[in-house]
Amino acid sequence: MPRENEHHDFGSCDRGRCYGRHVSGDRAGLDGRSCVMGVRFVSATANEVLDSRSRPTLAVHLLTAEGRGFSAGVPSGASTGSREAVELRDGDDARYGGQGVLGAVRNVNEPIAELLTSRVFESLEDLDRAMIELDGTDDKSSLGANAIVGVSMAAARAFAAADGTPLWRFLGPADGEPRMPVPHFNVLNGGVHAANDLDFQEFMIAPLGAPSAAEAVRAGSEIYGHLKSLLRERGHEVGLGDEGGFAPEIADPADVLQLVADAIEGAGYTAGRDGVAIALDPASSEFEKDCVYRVAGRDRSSDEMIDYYAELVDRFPIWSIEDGLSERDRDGWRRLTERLGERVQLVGDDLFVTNPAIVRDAIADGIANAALIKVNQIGTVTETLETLAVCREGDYAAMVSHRSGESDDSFIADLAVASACGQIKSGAPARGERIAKYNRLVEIEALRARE
Ligand SMILES: C=C(OP(=O)(O)O)C(=O)O
Ligand SMILES: [Mg+2]
Repeated sequence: MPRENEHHDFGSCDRGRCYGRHVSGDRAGLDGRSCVMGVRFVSATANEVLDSRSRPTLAVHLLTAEGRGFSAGVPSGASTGSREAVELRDGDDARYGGQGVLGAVRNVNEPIAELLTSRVFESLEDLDRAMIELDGTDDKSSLGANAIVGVSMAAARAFAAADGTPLWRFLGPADGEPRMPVPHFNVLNGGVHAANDLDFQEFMIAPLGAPSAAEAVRAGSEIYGHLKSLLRERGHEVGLGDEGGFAPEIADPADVLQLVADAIEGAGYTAGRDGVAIALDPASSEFEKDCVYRVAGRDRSSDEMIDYYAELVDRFPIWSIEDGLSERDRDGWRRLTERLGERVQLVGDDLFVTNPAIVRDAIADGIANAALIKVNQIGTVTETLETLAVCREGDYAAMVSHRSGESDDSFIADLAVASACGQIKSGAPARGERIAKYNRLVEIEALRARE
């Protein structure tokens, strides 16, 4: 499978510090500094706040015995996989049309807070396993994945701080080396993320050839700006979708691809793997029924969709396709992987839901060649790191991802750097909740350069 992103380490640095998931004595002494023996939390609280779509989500706050506070904002998807960990919503029509999260907030403030303050936790894994046990279900539907993941993310920050290690290093494997990821900017939105008639959900630009994260962000911004001018010139609207990409009324994915390729070239970049390539997330589970896919008013079978992707890959500088086929079309996925797996990255999102066991099965089955990594799909940071490890061991690529509903939390930028997976997607290079992640990447790059 293609691994263009492997060439795009925007610089690496590892001073052999005591880092990783376990904040315990067994990692002590790599640089002559001992690690703390655990973290004692004195409080865990959550509030109901709004996400980028104006829907309720949770902000979580933890306080340690040393008086240090750690927070996290919980993301939320719209095109969700059926096997994702369950996001708890109140289901009470009087508030936010039943979409409130006061139940999940209560679960943080009461049972989870009681657990967290009951003892010292040796490691993030120790704490995450304890929450999973307290929840007691396979899909985290009792306490809510939204409650658990917020605590897990904030706790990861607490363990990293206790260890004196930046999050972008702490979340990496014990023997790993951080690496800057290539940002994938979603510049044109469709599907359930936009009010237009475009069936494909995401058209991303990936500056694979950029020499640094800062230069990649610059390319993303310049191309985004050029795309806006092109849309205006060609008589389209420039309203935005949920992830900050433009959402014009263009139904044919090939027309959009041409427009994006023109924007890349028009902004002065080379369209292709040496410069700025294109990545697609059709999110096809949303337009598939009984393995029939309806795109721009035309029905296609799985095999016809595979032919269609092959034709698009021939015509345009596409390097990655996510959820090209539906989560219900496993046989189709096998054929898609056989046909295109050597030419492009094939990413499973709805198909894998960041679940280590599901990804392990797919690797054994030869389905797809990469996994999308969304922390709230599985519900704890520990399990997310396990999925990343499964990908590494199985030689599958991985792309760390935001959700379409976001907060300004930049956790995933640190996760992408620490995991060394080489790829991140966080929407358009615009809007606060999206650029929080890209700006954090640039900040991490600068911090590493100063080390
Ligand atoms: C980011 C995505 O969208 P959502 O968060 O709606 O699942 C995606 O499908 O990759
Ligand atoms: Mg997706």
